Amino acid sequence: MQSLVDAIREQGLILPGGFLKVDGLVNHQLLPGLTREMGVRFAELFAPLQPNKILTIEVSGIAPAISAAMELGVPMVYARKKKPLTMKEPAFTASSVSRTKGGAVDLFISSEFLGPDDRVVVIDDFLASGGTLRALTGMIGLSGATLLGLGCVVEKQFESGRENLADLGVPIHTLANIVRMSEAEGIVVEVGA
Ligand SMILES: O=P(O)(O)OC[C@H]1O[C@H](OP(=O)(O)OP(=O)(O)O)[C@H](O)[C@@H]1O
Ligand SMILES: O=c1[nH]c(=O)c2nc[nH]c2[nH]1
Repeated sequence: MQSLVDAIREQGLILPGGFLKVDGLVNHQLLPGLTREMGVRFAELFAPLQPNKILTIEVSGIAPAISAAMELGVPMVYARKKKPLTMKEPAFTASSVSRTKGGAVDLFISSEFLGPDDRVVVIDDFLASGGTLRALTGMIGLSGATLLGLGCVVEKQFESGRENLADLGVPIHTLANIVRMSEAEGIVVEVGA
């Protein structure tokens, strides 16, 4: 998605530890036009698989996921990082690591909203190591739903998430790909695949 690549070139900042800051468009402030375009692109990529549900994880996955869900006309469910008292048992759980806040987080999805009839595409903001998507796909497995594909807004190719998730055997699509980044070279970013 060329407009996303342009925005990353304009606003992206390299932080210590291999982190890319795109808070002005993905992780803190959201731009409605750009977010809508993300949804349109994800819908083009995944509509042929005929999903009936989009799954994501709070918090930064929610915006691109709801945008895709609106284009596809299907519900969007997000995994919660704290189990609310309103959540009916049984809930599917998994453990993940928060990359930006550090530490392990437990994830929860109610069996009310994910089950064997669901054909699921997972959408998130970042694909880095792939650990978060792995945890989400584990919960899809527990629910009996079918995983159809994975989509992320930004891929950090140098963290090998795509390779790490290849055994899942589903299409992986990203909208912008960070090939590498360094103080010397800046952010080397291309349209995702
Ligand atoms: O591929 P991975 O190595 O798992 O990294 C990607 C994950 O890291 C971030 O989660 P984080 O909990 O840091 O952020 P958020 O609260 O902004 O969603 C991001 O939102 C992805 O979910
Ligand atoms: O804002 C973010 N920047 C990153 O580089 C990153 N990697 C995983 N998750 C991330 N979130």
